Amino acid sequence: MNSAILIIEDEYALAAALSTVVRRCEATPVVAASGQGGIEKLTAQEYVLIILDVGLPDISGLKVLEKIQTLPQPPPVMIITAHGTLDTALEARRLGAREYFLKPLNLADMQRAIREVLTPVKNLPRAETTMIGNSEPMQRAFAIIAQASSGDAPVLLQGPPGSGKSLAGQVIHRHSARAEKPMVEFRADEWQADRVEAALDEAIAKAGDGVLFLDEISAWSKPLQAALMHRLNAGTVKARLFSAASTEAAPHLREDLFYALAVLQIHLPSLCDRTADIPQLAAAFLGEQVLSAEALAVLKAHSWSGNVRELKAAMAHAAAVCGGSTILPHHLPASMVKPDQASHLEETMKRSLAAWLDQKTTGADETMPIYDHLLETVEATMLETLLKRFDNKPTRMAAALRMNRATLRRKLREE
Ligand SMILES: Nc1ncnc2c1ncn2[C@@H]1O[C@H](COP(=O)(O)OP(=O)(O)OP(=O)(O)O)[C@@H](O)[C@H]1O
Repeated sequence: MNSAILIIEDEYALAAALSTVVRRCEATPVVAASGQGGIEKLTAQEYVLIILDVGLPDISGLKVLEKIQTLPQPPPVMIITAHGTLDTALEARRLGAREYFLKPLNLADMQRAIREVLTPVKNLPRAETTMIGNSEPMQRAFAIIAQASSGDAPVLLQGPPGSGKSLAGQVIHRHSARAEKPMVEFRADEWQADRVEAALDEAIAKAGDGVLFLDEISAWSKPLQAALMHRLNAGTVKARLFSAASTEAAPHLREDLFYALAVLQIHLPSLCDRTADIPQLAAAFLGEQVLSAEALAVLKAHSWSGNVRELKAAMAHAAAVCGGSTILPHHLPASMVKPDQASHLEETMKRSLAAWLDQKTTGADETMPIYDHLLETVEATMLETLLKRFDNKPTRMAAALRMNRATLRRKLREE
């Protein structure tokens, strides 16, 4: 009898397509359209593989995965998901998932993976270093990072400066079979031309059968590329190779070296191409403090040539400058707040105030407000906003704004 493969997937069309792929691999598909249905089918018979969707209508696929792992002999599991995060991918790996596929599925890849399925599953330790990003391009990167973590193929990381290439390398290393072995970084531009080859040999020796991280590979000279290729061909490099390039690597590398290094390619997008990730990244770098809507608007409009590294530095600056709990535009590095942005805010304030005054002062003379009352209302709004900025501490607020403390107290009482 054919081996059975359980497909837990609520989308009918996808379940049908997967069933076809399973049949093509000479296995028998068994379909469950919900998490609960899948759990019920788990003990009905033995499966050689389970294909599991994370986004099920009733319970999370990760919960089903936990349940699968309680079986006496849990079969390998492939996770499919429409919108994973790196944490989902790593959590799925930690729970013993064999592979992680993003929708829309590449059915040819699935078929290859199904055919390769009968090898033992490795559990991974929980991530200590994690990468943030819910945007579409980061989700794609996470899927390959998760794949790279479970394999041993050379990885080429491409992305502009500060986009997270080194961090991605660390994440893969920590979750890979070589996690206990060293990861050694090598930067060719730190060495004089006559020393660089010897330095490469030292790095190769130091990495041993760990990981060798070759930074800025696209800036390598032709002789150095030849030297590495020679060592690869001679089998003297035992380490797994990660390489990083902040420009497209292909035009700069000799072809044989490119194919040797770029078995898996991960593209880390520039921060400008994923401004949706800025709030989450900023929050992670800030800790206690929060960003005001105005500061976030400035961050979203910035050009970010230094990418996540620049954002991290900007948040460190803002946290150091800001005395209160909310980051405002003027807490950001001066180079970031363009004069036109500051004047734009002023314009917005003037426009809102004018609209409010228009509304208050239209009508008959007898309904006209008293000037002092208008001023009091404006001042009350100002005081309320400012006080929040200073954590509701009038003494701090008075000192910072060089205001008479007694006057401030009186005004607050009158509010
Ligand atoms: N997705 C992310 N989530 C959280 N932190 C990140 C992320 N990407 C990058 N960082 C942080 O931003 C900084 C720069 O990242 P990293 O050094 O990995 O970039 P890089 O692409 O290797 O830079 P370079 O090309 O200059 O070597 C690091 O402090 C890193 O921890």
